[in-house]
Amino acid sequence: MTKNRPKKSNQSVEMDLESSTFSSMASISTDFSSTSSLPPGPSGLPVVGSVLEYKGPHTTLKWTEQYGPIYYVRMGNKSLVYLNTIELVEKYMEGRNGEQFLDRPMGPAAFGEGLLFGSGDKWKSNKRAFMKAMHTKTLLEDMEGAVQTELDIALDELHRRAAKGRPIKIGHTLLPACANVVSGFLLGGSLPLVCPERESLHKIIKNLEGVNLNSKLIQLTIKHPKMREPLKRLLFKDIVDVHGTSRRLQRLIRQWIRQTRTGVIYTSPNNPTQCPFHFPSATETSSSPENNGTNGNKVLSLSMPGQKTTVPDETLGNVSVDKDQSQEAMEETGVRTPTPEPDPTVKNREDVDDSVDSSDSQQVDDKSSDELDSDEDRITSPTTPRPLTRHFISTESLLTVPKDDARVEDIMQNEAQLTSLGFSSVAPGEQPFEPVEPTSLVDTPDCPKTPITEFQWQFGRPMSINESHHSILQRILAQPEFAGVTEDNDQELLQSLVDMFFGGVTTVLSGLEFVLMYLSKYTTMQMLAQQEISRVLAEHGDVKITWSMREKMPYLRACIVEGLRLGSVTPSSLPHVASVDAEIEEFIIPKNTFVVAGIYSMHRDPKEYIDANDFRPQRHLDEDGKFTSPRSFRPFGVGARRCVGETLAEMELFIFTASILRDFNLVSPPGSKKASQMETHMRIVHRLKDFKCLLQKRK
Ligand code: HEM
Repeated sequence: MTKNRPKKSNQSVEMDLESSTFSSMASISTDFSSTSSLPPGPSGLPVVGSVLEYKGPHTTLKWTEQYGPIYYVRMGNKSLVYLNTIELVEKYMEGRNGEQFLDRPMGPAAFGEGLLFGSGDKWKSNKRAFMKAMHTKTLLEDMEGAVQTELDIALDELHRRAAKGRPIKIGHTLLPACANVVSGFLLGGSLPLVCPERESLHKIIKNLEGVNLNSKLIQLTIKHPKMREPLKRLLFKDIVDVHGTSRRLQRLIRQWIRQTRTGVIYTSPNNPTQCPFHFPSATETSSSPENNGTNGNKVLSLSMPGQKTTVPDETLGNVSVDKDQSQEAMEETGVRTPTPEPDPTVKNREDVDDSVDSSDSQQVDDKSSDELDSDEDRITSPTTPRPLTRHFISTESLLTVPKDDARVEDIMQNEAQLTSLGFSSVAPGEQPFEPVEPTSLVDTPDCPKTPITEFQWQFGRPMSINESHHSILQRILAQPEFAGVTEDNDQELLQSLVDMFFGGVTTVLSGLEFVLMYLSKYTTMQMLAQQEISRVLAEHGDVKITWSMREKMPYLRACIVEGLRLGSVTPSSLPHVASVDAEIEEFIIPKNTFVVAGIYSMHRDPKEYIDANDFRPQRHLDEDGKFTSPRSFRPFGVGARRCVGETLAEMELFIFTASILRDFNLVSPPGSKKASQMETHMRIVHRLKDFKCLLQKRK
């Protein structure tokens, strides 16, 4: 057999953009000359392969039905092998066999080897560092703090929009919520409603949401960024600047890294509640049962030009920083004067619902759409910024959340698997997955020798961010894997953090939309879920949905899983690149082949699910009504490349869905399509095309 194995650049095969979606990200010029050792599959046309035949995830299901559980397909110059049953996926993509298929091609617009697209030792080191950083005893509480905070904000807006009595796109409200959950989780504190960072993040995420990686225009302009402007003018069309959007996200993250390292926060001199992150004052700090006021927070308030900047510091006392220095830092970090109070005369979100076009080329970019952005953001924010403390759950209530250590272990992939991958569970001088105390810090020009331990991010008021009071970002930066990382060599770190947003926002949003869509169409099931929610809340004598309640809501969980199963937000795993010549069943899989788990086909496998295309939550309940996790359910991918945000995503899906159902009846607008006829399309992930519903406030 002739094998043409192109060398990977940067240890990775560069991803061709033609099919570079989350579902079909694959490109390689491996020449499978027609030998009998290749799996069967569509023959396709010369040069283009099966590109023209591919119409979305249902095409892959059709191929599975036609060619069987393993098929080979050529898309342009790309060759893919799909594994479409849980047996094959478990056998070849997980455990020891899975180690042959751990690499990835480089992603579109990726600038470094991060979590999503890294390969080899770099990826292992990154993933290990991230997992260690997240492995805190209070991980679930940290996550819940971020989720509950954004839920409150989103619900406020949904109530306001629902009051108009018109069908709305719930996704418009949930998108910023999903993005801010990720930032809140990383930073250990939520961005205030009115602040430049929230505004920036919103713009960035709106751009990412609009990216259709299947669009030829997008592919072309990712490859040749200079062609974007001429093409825009020629076609009178906005084309998302993917590189520019990624750069803006990088700038924002770099700013957070700098702030995390130095403890510097930026406040508006007029309104301290508008600072990007709220740090407790000495008195607030001392009121925390957690730290008895001994936690010497370093609070540097960067003032406006012409003013002196004060740095209260326990060890240094109050020091003044030259205004130029603060100004420079502000310019460098992109921090601007906080947004003024929202203008109450601005048009309502409902007015833009229909005008916001989610077409491929929609772009919110700095120059062309500042107006749209500011309108959108003002619309998102209530007229009066709510007091920060309202957002947060109390330390006391957090402490009552049962710790689910087994689950934590589970999401960290089990230790045996990690060890088998060369993630030594006990590194010299270090306990496996024990919280790492950040004792030393990289010297940064911003703030030489500032120990990270001198400050902590806060969720509005002191809370148990984790047992050692460090944000996840602090803990990431403190991992030995990132020792010595500066802005000159932070590509992998930065890319990994960008990946948390790239992988963790539209995925959850789309999952929520699918679940809510199905429930809006199947009203009896919606009612059953609502009854369950009401019963559990009554038992708890509470109105707040918490993660700890999920065990008591098996029916709701079944609805969520069923929505995710049918929606298949990621219709296939990302490509797992064969690092050696491998064998799968009787077939030879040449080195550098992309092996993908056919999640869409697995989720509709008739051997696993009776009437697989129907929405039937009951299928996930046993005879006693207990929730049972379906075997062939892998929305988060497989093996050691499995999603790092699985638990966060599950928590968001549970808390958001339950809270929305608690407050509203979801009503499908008259004349709208049946669930099975709802159109979907590929963006970064598989999305519903036009999901609107009426929210009727429940008594
Ligand atoms: C419903 C929500 C989500 C779905 C369906 C989902 C799905 C996936 C899938 C299918 C993969 C590829 C796994 C593979 O190739 O086998 C993946 C990887 C990844 N996801 Fe998620 N994800 C979700 C939420 C999140 C969240 C909330 C985050 C982070 C905040 C996140 C971060 C990542 C990262 C960093 C990777 C790369 C892991 C690696 O390659 O080692 N995801 N996800």
